[in-house]
Amino acid sequence: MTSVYNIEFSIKHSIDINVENLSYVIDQPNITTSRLPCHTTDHSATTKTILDGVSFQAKCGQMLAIMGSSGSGKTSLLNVLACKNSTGTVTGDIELNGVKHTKHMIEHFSAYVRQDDRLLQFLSVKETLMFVAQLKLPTKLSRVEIVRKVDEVIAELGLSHVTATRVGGANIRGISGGERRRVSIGIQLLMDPSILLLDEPTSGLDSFTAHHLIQTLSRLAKNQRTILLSIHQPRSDIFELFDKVLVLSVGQTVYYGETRTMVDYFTRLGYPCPELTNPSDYYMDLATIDATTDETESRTTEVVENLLEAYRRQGEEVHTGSDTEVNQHIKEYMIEGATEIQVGYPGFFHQFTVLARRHFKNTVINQWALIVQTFEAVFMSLVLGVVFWELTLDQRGIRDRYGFMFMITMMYPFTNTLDVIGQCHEERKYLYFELEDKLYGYFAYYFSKIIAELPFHFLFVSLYFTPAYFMTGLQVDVIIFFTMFGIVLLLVYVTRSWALAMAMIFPNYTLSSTVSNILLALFSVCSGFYVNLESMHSGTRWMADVSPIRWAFDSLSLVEYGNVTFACGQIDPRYCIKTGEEALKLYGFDGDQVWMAVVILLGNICGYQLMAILAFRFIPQKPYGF
Ligand SMILES: Nc1ncnc2c1ncn2[C@@H]1O[C@H](COP(=O)(O)OP(=O)(O)OP(=O)(O)O)[C@@H](O)[C@H]1O
Repeated sequence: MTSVYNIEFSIKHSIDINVENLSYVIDQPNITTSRLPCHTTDHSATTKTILDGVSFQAKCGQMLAIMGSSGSGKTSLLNVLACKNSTGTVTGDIELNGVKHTKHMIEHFSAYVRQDDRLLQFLSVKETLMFVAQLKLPTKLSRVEIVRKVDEVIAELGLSHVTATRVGGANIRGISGGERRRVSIGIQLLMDPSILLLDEPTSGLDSFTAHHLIQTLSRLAKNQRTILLSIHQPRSDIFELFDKVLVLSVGQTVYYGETRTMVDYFTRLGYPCPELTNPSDYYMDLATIDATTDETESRTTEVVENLLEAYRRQGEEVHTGSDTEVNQHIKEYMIEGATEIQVGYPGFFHQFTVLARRHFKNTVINQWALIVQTFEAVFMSLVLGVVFWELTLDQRGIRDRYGFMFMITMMYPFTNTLDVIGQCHEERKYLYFELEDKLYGYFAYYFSKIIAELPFHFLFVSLYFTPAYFMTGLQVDVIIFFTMFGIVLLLVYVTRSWALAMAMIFPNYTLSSTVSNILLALFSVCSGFYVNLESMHSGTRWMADVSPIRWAFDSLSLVEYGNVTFACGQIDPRYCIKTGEEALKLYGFDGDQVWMAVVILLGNICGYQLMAILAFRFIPQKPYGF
């Protein structure tokens, strides 16, 4: 097998992590009483201790497994080490090569693989890794070198047989769960980190795949990496691959030391592992409080308290003090290395082009979504075309034309805002994490999305507007056609922009779409279709003046009615509307100009886009429920 180590694009440094007496406490109102020895039940302080006095060392070249039952604090420990804890107070020391760790330092030297995979479903394995490589690796590398690096990571992680297969996910079938885990690890490996933190990398994997994955990680550790991973209850062949083990129970250390000495340690405490039993299963059960009944809870609590007490007494020999040789040179490197300016790494324009390509590709590959959106645009156009078929230039035709102008400003924008909001909330599933991993900058992402979506916006508005225009018998004229098309294009872009703003301001689809629909309802009520603009009082008139629906409806009417005449038919000529000018008076549009509408629609676009950018930059785009 080729090795990922063949090509090293960045200089990797040996880093030892030393953790001393680490505690992590969060504020928590309404704590219920419990007999558990940790997760304190202090009502007055309303705090919960998640980690309590944890100390250990993770050395370069080794793999340290953090073990423990569910809720023992494994993820919290990794989050604190990676500075990803958003709440709570951390006390104690975390040092990298003897230097107190900072967020900047850990971001520079480490990579974090989360428990759940956050990948773009429609890209293939190779495409996924290629895009990350292009976003993260130095720009001086040629495409051939980048491809070689990606191929090596693929080979190293045993993904060669699925390079061209879609990643897939909840909605579409793709590679298996284990392969997805390996793609997530591959993404972090591309950055060639000195420290690799993995939260439950084997969760959801069958034992063969889990074993293969841990073997790979063990090999990676040997190549000058420090690997820390959390794991529940590993199979014995997996357990043996770890160099060191840290066993947690309710946030405290039950055991820390060499993997091979763990069984002896517990045996000395009076808990020998029964024959034919997997030690990790047995000792994880021992370190777990079983709260099923009062009896099991008090019995298991007693065992856990014994283990904690024994570790406090005996563990000191094992863990205290750092044996990392800290010289001045290492210290200086740790501080300067982490603060050095990243020369030669992708900047805004490079990220922008890579992301725009990724966004475009992801949209094009998602053929079902394209088919549905095409159908949506064409269907609505045909509905309008059939309902308003061949409008006549008589008195009835005046009203019917207004009906058409109004409906064309309403139908597509309504469903399109929901599509935009749905897509933004879907993108949050990976966007938040990619931004957290500093894969790219906020503005590179935002503007690449805007640009990559423009061709589709143009396409769908064309499909929506063109058939209806010709079916309804409006004046067939090149200038009129393109002016009307331009107005609808602008209007739909205004509604896309406000939908984007709503999706970025509000935390979930329901809230975003509700507020967006309320806005659409308000703007349509004040559009001049239901009530003449002149009849509106000053309290509501301002809404008509900013309503994009009103200005689109208004300007479409101005273009269509500009120079037409209407037959009176059976109607008394004294009461008949003969010219377009008179028809425009009916709705209070006389005196308005098309250019005013264009300026106001452009102003709306700028306003909503600004709102969306600010929301995107300052409101964390967390996926709902995270
Ligand atoms: N921000 C938080 N607010 C409230 N409780 C929290 C928070 N973070 C962690 N906890 C609690 O701390 C304890 C440890 O959680 P953690 O996720 O670290 O456990 P874990 O060992 O990784 O569990 P699992 O194996 O199930 O993922 C749990 O009881 C959890 O509910």
